[in-house]
Amino acid sequence: MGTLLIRDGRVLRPDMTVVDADVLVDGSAGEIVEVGPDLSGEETLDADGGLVIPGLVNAHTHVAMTLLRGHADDKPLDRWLREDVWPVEAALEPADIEAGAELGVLEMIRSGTTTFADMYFEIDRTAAVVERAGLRAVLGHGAISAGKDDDAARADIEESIETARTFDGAADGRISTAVMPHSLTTVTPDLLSFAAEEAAEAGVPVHYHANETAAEVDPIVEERGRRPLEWARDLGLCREADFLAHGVHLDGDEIDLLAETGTGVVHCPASNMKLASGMAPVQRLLDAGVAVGLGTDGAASNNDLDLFDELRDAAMLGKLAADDASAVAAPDAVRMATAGGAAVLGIDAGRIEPGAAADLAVVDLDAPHLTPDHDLVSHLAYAVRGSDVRHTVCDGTVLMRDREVLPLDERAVMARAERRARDLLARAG
Ligand SMILES: CSC[C@H]1O[C@@H](n2cnc3c(O)ncnc32)[C@H](O)[C@@H]1O
Ligand SMILES: [Zn+2]
Repeated sequence: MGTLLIRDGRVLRPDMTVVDADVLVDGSAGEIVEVGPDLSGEETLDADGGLVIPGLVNAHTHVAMTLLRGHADDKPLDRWLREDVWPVEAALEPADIEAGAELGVLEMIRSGTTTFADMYFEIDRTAAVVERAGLRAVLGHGAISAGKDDDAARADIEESIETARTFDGAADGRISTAVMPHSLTTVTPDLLSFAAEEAAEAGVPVHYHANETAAEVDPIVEERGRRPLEWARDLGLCREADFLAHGVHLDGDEIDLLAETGTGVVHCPASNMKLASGMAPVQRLLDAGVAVGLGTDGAASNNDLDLFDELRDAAMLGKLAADDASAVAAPDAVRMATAGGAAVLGIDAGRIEPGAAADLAVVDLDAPHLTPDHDLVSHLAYAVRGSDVRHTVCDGTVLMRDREVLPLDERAVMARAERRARDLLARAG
């Protein structure tokens, strides 16, 4: 692979300023080589009238849940999982996961996301999709003890550990992994400790849901006499590079703990609103120096995988949570969707400068809802939609050119997902 020139665009720099420039990419190394005027390269992408931004980072999802989109709406987390989601997931077949992951990956490429972190089942299927679609991903088998006997629960955590060891570095290094116990309340304490020890031994992080709802936090406080994250730290979790999803119900000591331990938080505003889980204290997390990224969560609690929606929701909800219109300002929201998410996942991406991963999206600015162009960072936070993305590039390879997704047959992916989703629901009864 030779060089790729992204030509004649405006470029978002890491300090959130915008400059007229070309971006030159080394396709073999998958790296940005130069940002500046009048560059030349072998293959070109036209960014005229567009804004070149780092590829977005969806730092928490369950990508194959696209098959459950619109199946389970308008319930709080616990009832949503127990009454609607888990009964259907019990009927999932490996080919469903592959079809759902392909659909989700297609949607993410079309909306400028180049990296996602995924907790789900049958990770070999999701890894195969990532391999052929060309994105970057942090993958993990989600393990749950609830509803299982001791042996089955242990085997599930062991599968999570084995999966993390097997797939770390796959797809030419585009896949990294984490051990992923589902949550602090659905996995037994001894297995949470075991997961933490084994992840440290394997050199991978631990990722789990935490402090998502008050109904999940209160019993831990009552039974353990400590806040959930203090208890989690005592179990060996909350180590440097570990990352948790949600962190909605946090007190000041837990925010300090996250900052001190280097534990990242993935904020999922749409999911938190839809399940009425609450409002995460995002500005307080940022002020404390916690690494914060954004996630869509699964498509059944969102209901799409367009990270631009998350960007806008994070900026809006952050103000409501802080009761302060200056909270989670546009540059902070954009940072969370790019460099923040990359930092949470331990990936050297999310910024456009020489040496960084060539993970990029070009946003078409020639649209009524993006006119006038007073402030392009404001547009990214409040006005751009995923459908405004013209090109998507990951690891130096063009995944979408002029809205045509190159590695996937869009019609076939949608038809397969439609069929598998219908059959899945029929099987689940
Ligand atoms: C064990 S694989 C992941 C597991 O998590 C479920 N899930 C989806 N969204 C959420 C959420 O917001 N909180 C907790 N668990 C969630 C998903 O359906 C899988 O069962
Ligand atoms: Zn989740």
